[in-house]
This record gives sequence, structure tokens and C-alpha cells, in this order.
Amino acid sequence: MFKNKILLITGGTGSFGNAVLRRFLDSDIKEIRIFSRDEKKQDDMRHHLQNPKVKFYIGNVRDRQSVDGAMVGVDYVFSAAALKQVPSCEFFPLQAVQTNVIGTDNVLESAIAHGVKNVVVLSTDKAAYPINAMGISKAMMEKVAIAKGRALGEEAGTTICCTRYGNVMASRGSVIPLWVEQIKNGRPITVTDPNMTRFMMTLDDAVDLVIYAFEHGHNGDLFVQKAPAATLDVLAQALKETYAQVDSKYGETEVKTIGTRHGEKLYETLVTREEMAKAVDMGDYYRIPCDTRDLNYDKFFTEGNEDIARIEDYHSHNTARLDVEGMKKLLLKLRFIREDLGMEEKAKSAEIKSE
Ligand SMILES: O=c1ccn([C@@H]2O[C@H](COP(=O)(O)OP(=O)(O)O[C@H]3O[C@H](CO)[C@@H](O)[C@H](O)[C@H]3O)[C@@H](O)[C@H]2O)c(=O)[nH]1
Repeated sequence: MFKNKILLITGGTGSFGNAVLRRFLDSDIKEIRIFSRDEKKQDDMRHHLQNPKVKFYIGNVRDRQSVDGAMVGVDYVFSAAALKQVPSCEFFPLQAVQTNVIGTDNVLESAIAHGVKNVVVLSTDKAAYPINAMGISKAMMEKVAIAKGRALGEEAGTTICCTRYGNVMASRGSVIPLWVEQIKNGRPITVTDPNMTRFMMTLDDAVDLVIYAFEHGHNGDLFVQKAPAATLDVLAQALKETYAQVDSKYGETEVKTIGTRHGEKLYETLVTREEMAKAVDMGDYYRIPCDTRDLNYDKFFTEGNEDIARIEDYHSHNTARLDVEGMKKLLLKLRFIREDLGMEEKAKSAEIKSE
């Protein structure tokens, strides 16, 4: 499917972009374009990869002209550029709107104008019943993408769909690398709330989900991957026990409860109750087709969905729950952890130190 094709990844220097590169570089894909703002990260990546198939574009999704410049000749787009940290978006919500909503709209408009065949937009569980600025901006981003997909319709040359996933374990700036640093430096592990649950996905799961959406998506679809969850308590215990294999003193690390941060939820929802009512169960994934009714309000009253009241949303408190042993097994799948435990050769570049 990717043979001789050009793929553009916005926000391509992040963990997701690096994982896509690892997956595709040895394939028969023609070119992968990395579009992002940070020249330093691009430069690190360029030196690390030294691969003529990868082309770098400096730009900002907020600036349509820079997006257009990278879009010429592109077949497929993975739209991953985002402000994604919950606390910073809480303090600068309009910045989240600029990048996540308006920036993504620029990417979509540019893709349509340039005849791109397929766009997959990356979203987060925090967009379902959102309570924080990051989630609210991502929810609006989903609405923009889905409305555009619906307007384009089945026969269009461009297909737009969204994927929504949970916490990517050990992604840049996330809790696992932070706790590992704390363990190694002899500091206590800082836990916000031991009973908080999060969906646990690996970066490979995230790439699989995007490829699945790419292959199965119709215009305006949203895809979710079923995933297990764990409490922070279990995650902290599993990390301590895993690192005790390196040095037994790590197993004695103190765990300190610090309290919930700005805008955090006790648990995350991947599929809302309203979405569950129309979700198609595809085994490991849910496909949530867009609502194709038109803007004729009468129909909303005559064709309402009575099932909704009986359906439960899909969240990190009611999905499969990992215990400490299950969590340890999952941790051992992470390259980041495997390197630390000496199970895998260390990556050359510090830039890909996290997943
Ligand atoms: O010192 C810390 C930092 C975090 N946490 C907890 O660890 C969990 C994960 O936190 P973090 O890794 O910062 O991720 P989230 O804030 O949940 O958000 C991540 O996961 C989302 C998907 O749910 C993505 O959209 C975001 O981009 C990504 O940052 C949360 O329950 C936090 O309360 C702690 O207990 N102690």
C-alpha cells in the first residue's frame, strides 16, 4: 500500500514520528517527509538516520503556506503535530487552539487542495468527555476533521479519519521516563493519585492503530484500539520491581503521593456512551462511523437513538485491568526499558532515549 508513495508526518520529530520511521524505512515506501518546527530535533534525526528517503521540512501547522510547501506530491498524511501536555495547555489554552484546531484544519485543507488520498488525524482519549484545555482542543480538532470527512463523502479523492488512543507508555515527557529517572537518582517516585487509572499502550500499538485506520477508514470515521489499563499504584510497583533486577536498592524506592495536577481526570474514556451506541466492534478495534444525517433538525427527533441510555462508555476503570505481573510484562516490551536492563543494545542518539 505504501509502495512508491510519499508520506508526510506533521509533528514528525516526536515519539510517534520516530516509531513510524522505524516501521517504514526499510519498506518500499518512496519518501517520508518530516514536518516540524524544531530545527535542532530535525538535525539530530538527520544525523542519526542519514537516510535519503527521509526529507525534512521546517514549518508550523499554524502557517498554511509552510504546510502547502510540504504537501506538494504527497500521497498520505499522518497528522500528529500537537500541543499535548495537559498542564501547559491548561495555562495557555489558546495556544492549544492555534496548533490543535486551526493547525490541523490547515493540514486538512492543504491535503484536500493537493489531492492527498488519505489523512489520519491523531487524537487522544482526553478528547472524550474533555475536561482540560488539551482535551477540549483535541475534541474540537476531531469535530473539524470528522465534519470535513462527512462533507467530502464516500466518493471523494481524499479520505479523512481520526484515531484516538490512550497514554503511550514512555513517550517523550511522560510519567514512565520521569519515574525511571527518579528511581535511578535515588529520589522518591512522585505519584499523583495511586487509584488513578490510565490506558496503557505501546508506541507500536499506536502505529498499528494509525495504519489500521489508514487501511479501513471511510470518510469521517474515528478508530479506537481496545487496550488494558492500570492504576498508578500498580505501575509504580511494577517499575520498582523491574528496576530491582538492575540493582536491588531500586526496589526499595519510596513512593510519595503528590496530588492530582491541573486538569487531570481520575480515569480516561476512550469511547463515550453516545459513540458506543454506533460503534462497530472490529475485534481489537472499534470503528465509530460519522453521523451522516444532514442538518435537518426534524430528523433528530424522529431518528433519535434509544439505546444510549442502556450503554456504558469504554473507560480505563472498566477495561481489562493489569496487575503488577501483567504490567511488568508490558514494561519489558518497551525498548526504553529493555535498553536499561541490558536486554537490547542502546540507541545511538539521545534524541530517541524515550520511546
Ligand atoms: O510525576 C508524575 C507525573 C504524572 N503522574 C501520573 O501519571 C499518569 C500519566 O501522566 P503523563 O505521562 O504525564 O500523561 P497524561 O497527562 O495522562 O497525558 C499523556 O497521555 C495522553 C493520552 O491520555 C496524551 O494525549 C498526552 O499527550 C500525554 O501527555 C497520570 O495519571 C498522572 O497523574 C504521576 O503520578 N506523577
